[in-house]
Amino acid sequence: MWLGLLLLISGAIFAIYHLPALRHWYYVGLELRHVDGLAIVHSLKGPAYSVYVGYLNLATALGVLLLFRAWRQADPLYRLQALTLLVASLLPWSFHLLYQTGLSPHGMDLGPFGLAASGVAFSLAVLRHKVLRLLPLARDHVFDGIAEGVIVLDRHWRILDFNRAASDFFLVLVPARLGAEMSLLGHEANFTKALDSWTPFVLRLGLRRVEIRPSPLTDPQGHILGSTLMIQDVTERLELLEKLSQLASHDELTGCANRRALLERGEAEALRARRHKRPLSVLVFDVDDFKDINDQHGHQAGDEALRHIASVLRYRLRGSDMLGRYGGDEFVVVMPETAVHAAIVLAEELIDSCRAQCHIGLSMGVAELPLIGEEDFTTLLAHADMALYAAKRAGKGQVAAYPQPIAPQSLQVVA
Ligand SMILES: Nc1nc2c(ncn2[C@@H]2O[C@H](COP(=O)(O)OP(=O)(O)OP(=O)(O)O)[C@@H](O)[C@H]2O)c(=O)[nH]1
Repeated sequence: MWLGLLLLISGAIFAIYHLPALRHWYYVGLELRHVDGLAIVHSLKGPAYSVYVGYLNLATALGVLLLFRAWRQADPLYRLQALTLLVASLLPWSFHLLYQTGLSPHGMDLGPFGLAASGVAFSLAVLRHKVLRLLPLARDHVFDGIAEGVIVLDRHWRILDFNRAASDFFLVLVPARLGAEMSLLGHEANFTKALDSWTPFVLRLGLRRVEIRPSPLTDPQGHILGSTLMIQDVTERLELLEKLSQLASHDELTGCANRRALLERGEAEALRARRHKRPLSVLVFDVDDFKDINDQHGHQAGDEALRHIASVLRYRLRGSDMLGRYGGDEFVVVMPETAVHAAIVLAEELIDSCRAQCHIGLSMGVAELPLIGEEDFTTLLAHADMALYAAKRAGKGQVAAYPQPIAPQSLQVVA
């Protein structure tokens, strides 16, 4: 609003000065005065001129005040530069004030002399103290040299500044866009949420993933004046973390879950099944005569057979089931929401698929978590293992189930 008012006043004075019909509001007339043998032309001023003088003095005083503050607060390195700028701005103003107050010799307008003196002071600042060169150079060097992207936003989330790295991340960031709304960057919901809570977030930009860390810019009283967004490419770091977590939870040979991940998921599913009184079955299987495959075709062929079996069986399972390698040629399938009879049907299908596609026999044992008693996942696994050995003993290539305990309420009292 203030800026609008300032522009309005200067626009009105400009129009009055340049429109012949209104010029008399500015200059009423001219007068030739003879002072000390000199003939001096005096202009007689109108009301618009008084407004102009008031406006000029006010604006210059404000400017000088700001420069004075900058000089007081300047780093010792820049003190002299700031002082030179202050003097350079004061010179034309003081010459003009002498003229306004009638103290100039012979009532002459000293404005041109003031401007000339100010020009000398500015030249001194530029040439000797390198005012205009050092600061932008330092800014370019430090700001653009940062490998992280930096975007500076004002209180209304408009883009005030950004460095070169930031424009590498966001190609829309070009100097012509300074002052644009933050929505220019896209992903508005993410940015808004992060700036509301000052929490970092990760964005996908093409093939790259970048972390954006917002932080507030505050004045000494703690009022928020704006914010900065630090942008860092975290693609490699995240890929490494994903690889590590994949290695930590997956079996390297077959790509299915490893023993640790299997036990973790099994324990969680057992707790869930008990809490919600839902069925949970587990299936343990072992490759029949696997030792012979190794012995006859070599260890690598044995590895290949394990990989093939895992991929064939994984394809047959539901998304909610988890296939894991328990060790050697022994695998486990955790089957949430599955009662033992359904698990037996699935086990038979798996044996048939493996025989058809891999020409390899499997023996399987299944057990269901009883809803009574205190059994945990490890016990359930031990039961399925016992059933597996029963299947092996019964001739391999088949399924055996661990017998379900009978619930007390279903026991019939025989008289
Ligand atoms: N190629 C390969 N072989 C393995 C691996 N881990 C364990 N083995 C071998 O798998 C075989 C397991 O044999 P067992 O399960 O004890 O016996 P089996 O020949 O399968 O006989 P049954 O289980 O009674 O049908 C052993 O010879 C192990 O050396 C592995 O990662 N790769």
